[in-house]
Amino acid sequence: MNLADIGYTVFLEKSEFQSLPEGLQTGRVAAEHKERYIVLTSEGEYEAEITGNMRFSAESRMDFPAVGDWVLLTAYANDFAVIHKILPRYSILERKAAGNSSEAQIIATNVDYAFLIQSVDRDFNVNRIERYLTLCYSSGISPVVVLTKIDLIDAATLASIKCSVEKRIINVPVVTVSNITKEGLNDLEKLIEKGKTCCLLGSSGAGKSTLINNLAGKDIMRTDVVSESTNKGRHVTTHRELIVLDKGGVLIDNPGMREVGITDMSTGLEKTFELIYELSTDCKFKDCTHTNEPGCAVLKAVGSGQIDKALYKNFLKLEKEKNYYEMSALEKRQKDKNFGKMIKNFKKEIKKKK
Ligand SMILES: Nc1nc2c(ncn2[C@@H]2O[C@H](COP(=O)(O)OP(=O)(O)OP(=O)(O)O)[C@@H](O)[C@H]2O)c(=O)[nH]1
Ligand SMILES: [Zn+2]
Repeated sequence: MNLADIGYTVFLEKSEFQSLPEGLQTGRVAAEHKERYIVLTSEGEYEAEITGNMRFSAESRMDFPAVGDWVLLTAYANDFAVIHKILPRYSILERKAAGNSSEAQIIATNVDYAFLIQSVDRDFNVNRIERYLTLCYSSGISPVVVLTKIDLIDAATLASIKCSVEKRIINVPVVTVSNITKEGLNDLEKLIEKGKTCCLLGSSGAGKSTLINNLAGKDIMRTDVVSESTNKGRHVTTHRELIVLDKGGVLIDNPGMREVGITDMSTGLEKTFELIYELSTDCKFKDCTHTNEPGCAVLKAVGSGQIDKALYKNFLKLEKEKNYYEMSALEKRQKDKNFGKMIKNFKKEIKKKK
């Protein structure tokens, strides 16, 4: 496999080394399962683990390899390898981990485009598209809205759905496809470039796997289980999430994503809700929350219909989520700091006693 075909650029290596240290190979993480990784290199495919040192010095989940990462590894017999280092990521697609935690979780890295997949049947929901948009904009990834299952509705219904998307989401391409009749697939294919990585985002059942099979021209999803491994006596079955298309281009799938929580995504929200942010500079109070303040330019625009009511509501919801995340992250940092202090004092005490 040619690494350039799967998105490798000289920039990645030059940012770290003049030339690659002896014995090390470059590869891309295609799947992760319980700290076991499938890595693609020009030599082939490896099942890998990270070095003990990497695990020991990791401060958070961010320090572990994720799907899409470029890594340096040493290969051993039986297609087994050890990952020594993660090369700098040029983009990180992340979300708030499920539950109440204030930890961010990586969805994929080194992504160029994101296909925001949503079916036009009863699951259709513009709020969710805005949520995904915020994720994309926060990490500098170009979004494309992909509406699937258009074979289930008539032309008039599709036109009105497209209209409702375009009313709220501006400057983002909208592609409509059917995985059954294959209508619109060509338009999507045109957007996939050699050497570029495209991540598919969307709720369960939106048609991501079917779409990937269509784009790949073969049945690879869900059936493509990595063979069982007997390395160190452990058995792993992992679904490859990173798929290399024959005609170039890389797709990353995310199975079973139910919740996509917002983290500290100020830039993402600003871009998703650009009009609201623009108008807010005219609010009377600088710290206006745009909920009940007099002289609020945003509320005025909602009243006059300049801002869509549903858009405004979703804006408030996502803002609240972001603020909540920031607050709990701050609390966590404070707790960590206190814990650090405690350890320090403890060490001092021990020294004194010696
Ligand atoms: N009518 C119609 N059905 C579709 C289309 N695309 C997918 N489906 C069906 O919708 C169901 C869900 O599709 P999947 O491709 O498994 O959805 P997914 O997004 O991968 O779901 P997860 O694997 O749970 O994340 C399957 O039964 C598909 O056959 C489409 O364009 N039209
Ligand atoms: Zn306001």
